[in-house]
Amino acid sequence: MSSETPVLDEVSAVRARGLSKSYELGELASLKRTLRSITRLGRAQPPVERFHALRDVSFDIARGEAFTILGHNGSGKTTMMSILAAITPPSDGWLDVRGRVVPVLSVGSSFHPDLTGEENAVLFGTILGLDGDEIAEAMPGIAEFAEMDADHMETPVKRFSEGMKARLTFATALRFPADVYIFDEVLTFADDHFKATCVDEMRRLVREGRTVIFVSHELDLVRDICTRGLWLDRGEVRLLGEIEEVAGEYAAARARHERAIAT
Ligand SMILES: Nc1ncnc2c1ncn2[C@@H]1O[C@H](COP(=O)(O)OP(=O)(O)OP(=O)(O)O)[C@@H](O)[C@H]1O
Repeated sequence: MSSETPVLDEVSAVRARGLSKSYELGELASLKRTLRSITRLGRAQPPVERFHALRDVSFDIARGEAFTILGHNGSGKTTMMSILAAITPPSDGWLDVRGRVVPVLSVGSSFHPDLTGEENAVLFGTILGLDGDEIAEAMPGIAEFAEMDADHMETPVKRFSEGMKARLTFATALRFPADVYIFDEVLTFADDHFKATCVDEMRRLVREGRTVIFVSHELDLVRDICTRGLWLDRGEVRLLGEIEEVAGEYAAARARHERAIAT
């Protein structure tokens, strides 16, 4: 981590400075090295190759702002979202996120299949750090948003359809109170009606002064929701600013890239 520690000011929800993330390349590279070191004691080991998924990324997100991260496949968006959600640590840099963070990085994968819908919702709320009263208060709204009656909420999640899992994922994320909400590519397979409902909910969060970080390859949706954004290109900041400029430049680059592939 860098020694620089900027202070989170009154209006910032997120401050990121010089964030970098590198991965060791090759499956089980460290295990292989260990085994080699056992049989080739004293011999020089080949240097470890590292892949830099993010390099020196800095940005601020204000409280109550809807912010996006754009970029081609493999540009580092999910890595950035995982760092913001404290799921993975940065290799270098400094990050401060104000308040409670609700990460929605995939649909249904955080549910325990043998627990019921309600038990999973309680588990999620507990992991977020909510107390029993806050969880109980949110529960009717969760069932309502998920469009599930009591019987469904008492059914193990392994019997849920993909649509039910998606509805419960968003219901738990959107109905528990938090300061920062992170959505990574989670509306891709939603139907138009559900997508519109989720977009309305994200707008409500922003109106309430909460911060929304929304990642999607659907640029119209991104433009609809977000006011500022960051374009990542091979792990580095290409552009940071107002959504129209960032999305416009990114769309033009994407079109050029697609034309180049086609010819
Ligand atoms: N655990 C890991 N080990 C090694 N490399 C990784 C690991 N996780 C991600 N990467 C690499 O880091 C780069 C950035 O990946 P990331 O998933 O953050 O990109 P992305 O912009 O979210 O891509 P997409 O739009 O396809 O979801 C990719 O090249 C990926 O292969």
